[in-house]
Order: sequence, then C-alpha cells, then structure tokens
Amino acid sequence: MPSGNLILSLNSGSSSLKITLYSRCDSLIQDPGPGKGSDACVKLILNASISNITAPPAKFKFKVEDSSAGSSGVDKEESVEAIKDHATAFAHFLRRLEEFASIQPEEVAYICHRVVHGGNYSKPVIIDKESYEEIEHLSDLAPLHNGAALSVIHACIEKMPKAVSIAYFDTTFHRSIPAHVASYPIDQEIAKRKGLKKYGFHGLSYAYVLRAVAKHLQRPSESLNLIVLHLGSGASACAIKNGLSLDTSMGLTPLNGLPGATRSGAIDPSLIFHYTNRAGKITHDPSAASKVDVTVAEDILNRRAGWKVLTGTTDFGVITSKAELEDSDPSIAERNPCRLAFDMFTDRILNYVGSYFLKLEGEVDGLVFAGGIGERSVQLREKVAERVRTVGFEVLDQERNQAASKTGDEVFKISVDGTGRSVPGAGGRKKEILVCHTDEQFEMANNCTRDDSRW
Ligand SMILES: Nc1ncnc2c1ncn2[C@@H]1O[C@H](COP(=O)(O)OP(=O)(O)O)[C@@H](O)[C@H]1O
Ligand SMILES: CC(=O)OP(=O)(O)O
Ligand SMILES: [Mg+2]
Repeated sequence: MPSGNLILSLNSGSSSLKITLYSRCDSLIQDPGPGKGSDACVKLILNASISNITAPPAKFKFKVEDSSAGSSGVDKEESVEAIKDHATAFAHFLRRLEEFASIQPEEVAYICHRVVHGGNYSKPVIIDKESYEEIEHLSDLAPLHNGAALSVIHACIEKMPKAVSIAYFDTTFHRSIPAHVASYPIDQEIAKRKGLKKYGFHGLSYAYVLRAVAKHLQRPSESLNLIVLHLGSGASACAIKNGLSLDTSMGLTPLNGLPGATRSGAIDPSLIFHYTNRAGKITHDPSAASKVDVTVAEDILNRRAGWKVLTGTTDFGVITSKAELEDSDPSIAERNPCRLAFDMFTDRILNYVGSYFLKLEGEVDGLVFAGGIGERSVQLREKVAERVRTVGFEVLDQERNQAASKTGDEVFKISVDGTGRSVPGAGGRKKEILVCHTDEQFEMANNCTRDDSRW
C-alpha cells in the first residue's frame, strides 16, 4: 500500500491536460464542494488545466481550493509559450505546484490517469510494464490521446516514483454494448483477430453523468434510460438503457460519430481516397499531442478537419457568436462558415438523438448535455431542444437554459412539462432535458478512494 493520503487525477484530452488534486476522506462527505454531490469520498484541494496545447500559446490555470494546501487564494492564469505537448504541460504544472502549494510529491498515494483507449480492459489497471506496453500498443487507435497520456504517465513514474499510477479507461463503460451494435459488417474472422469493433469513448464522463442524474432524479441508476451528449473538443453521444451503455457514436477510434474541434466525425469512408492520393502513407507531425506516427488519412481526419478547418477556430463559443443565428435565410450556411459549423453540429447531433430514441423505444428519462460545449452553449441546447420536442421531450425553459451555464449545480433541469402531450409508444417517462457538469477527474479519484483494496 502506498503511504500518503492524496490522489492526483490527470485527464489528458486531445488538446488539454486537466489536473485535480484531492485528499481522501474516510467516509462520504456531506458537502464536498460546488456541484459534487455524487457520493463524494474525496475533498478537492486544487485544480489546474492547460488548454490550447495544440494551438499555442497554451493557457495555464492553477487554483488552490482548500486552505490546508498552504497557499489558499492562489488563482493564477498565464499563457506559456514553452508548453508544446502534454509532457511539457505536466512539467510546468509540477513547477507551479512546488512554487504555490505546500504539497510534497511524497504525499501523493495514487495518480489516476484518464487513458482514452483501453481495448478490452474491463476495469482500471495499475500501470506496470505489461499494462504500459498494452496502452502503448493501443495508441494507434487513439492517435490524439493515448500517446499523450503515456508521456504524462512516464513523467509521473520519473518524478513521483513512490506514487502508484492507475489507468482509468474511457472504453470501460461501453463494454456492455451488445455484439450486434459493436460489430462492423466486415469479415468477422479478421475483425476478431484484429479487434476491429466499436469500443466507444468518454466513458468516465458517462459514468459520472449517469450517477449524478440518478441522484438528481432520485432513481436507481439501473432503472434509467438516458440519451447523453458529451460535447467537448471531442464530442460523442451515448444511449444508456437500464444504466448500461447500449450504443455510442464513437467507434473503433474516437474519430467516428460527431465532428469535433479538429476531427471530421463520421464521413463516407471512401471520401478520403478522393481527398488525397497519399491516404495510406505514414506521416509524423512533431507538434501533435501524440507522438504516434499515423497515416495521412488519419492525420487529415483527426487533426485537419472539424471546427478548426471549417471556421479557423476550435472555440465553439466564438463559432456560435459569429453564426448569425437570428438570420433564417436558408442560404446563410453557404455564406457564413460559422453558421455552417453550427447547423452541421445540430444536424449530426439529431442523427444520434433520433436513432437512440428509437433504440430505447421512446422510453427515455432524459436528454443530458455535458462537456465544455454541452454545458456552456445556450444556443446549441436551444436548437436541439426545439427539434426533440416532436418526439415528446419536455419544453425548454429559456430562463433555466440561460442559468444552466452559470449554475454550480451538478445537474440542472432546463425543461418544463409543457402541454403534457403524449406521443404513442413513448412510455410513461418524463423526458426531461438536463445539463450535467461532468467531471472525469472526480470520477477517477472517487472510484480510487472507494476501492478498499487500494488502501
Ligand atoms: N461559451 C461557450 N459556448 C460554446 N462552447 C464553448 C464555450 N466555452 C468553451 N466552449 C467549448 O468547450 C470546449 C472545451 O470542452 P471540454 O469538454 O473542456 O474539452 P476537452 O476536455 O475535450 O478539451 C472548447 O473547445 C470550446 O469549443
Ligand atoms: C475521447 C475524446 O475525444 O476525448 P476528448 O474530448 O477529451 O478529446
Ligand atoms: Mg474532454
């Protein structure tokens, strides 16, 4: 057993590194802090994040939340030219930690790492030589993610050798997806040999959202049917039936499904061979988050597509503000690239909400928005809510929709029971529209502290 009482949670996203430090508590906390009502056994000490890693200069934020960490009130924000990737981002964090907080690295017992692709792992795993190599092996299938996480894992082993590193996988939550949903219609012998199937991602977020919404609705999670939209730099949708993942929009890799900051999402697979005649050639981009070599096709679709290539920015807030949403001229999307991106996102989201509604046979308790865009974009939520009304979802409450982006509540309802009109086959469920402030770092740390075998 490691000594110390602290848990460091590290979330290597495609363009960001989010870092949260917690202390372990012996029992459930009554008031774990804003928005953290979900069976918390950890207390927040400090939060840091490095964003824009792939679009320098990176933005570094560092905030000490708990006075026992020494320097209470530290709330720092800076642009750092020297941050070029996740490893240099983590090194910068360690320097600032030493400078601003009276935390000794030896006090950290566990380091929880979000690892996006976990292949067939069905639970978190302690990082040792074997698991490190397996994660490395899976890097090809998550070119923006696994390599970046490994560089941070490597730095932790070097700088904090006494702490135990554990990998928590995005894929674990989706292990319940049935074979006919997870399989692709290709030669099954090849598919099985090479592991070519839908794995699904953002699972730590979906697990958090499920538990938080169950608590909010005062229902056991095993009884809930939800459609959850995790909309961030990478975006995905998930159909949850009786508390288990039934389907999700990402696939073998995090490229499929919804478009993202630099990702195309689902396209006709033949498109890439018409787009370039170098699709299968290997390329290496030294500025990329991951150091994994990928094909030109993967590079184009993962790093040179999505909002960035359509509009010049990865910030969906900026895209929304320039989208001229008040203009109802049908040709506006042809003239305004931001409107094209906004309307495209709404359209693709509806593809999944509509299909998941049918897969859940209309028995849906809630449509939940999460992730940086889902939690902040009042306008996107409004557009989607307008369209799902037709299948019996509750009516959007404009004031609550505005308030949702600012509230500290973990789960916030933004709909009201409108006319009470019922849709045939839609069951007796209320179909609320909710916003959940998801937290992957918390999900990992809380899971770690609640696992008695670790302490
Ligand atoms: N006010 C806003 N409206 C819409 N989107 C926003 C707003 N503020 C930030 N975002 C989006 O949130 C994204 C970050 O979401 P997040 O879930 O933190 O991403 P990730 O974890 O994948 O890096 C940014 O890329 C930006 O597009
Ligand atoms: C899986 C994935 O796309 O993660 P993120 O949105 O954090 O990049
Ligand atoms: Mg993320």
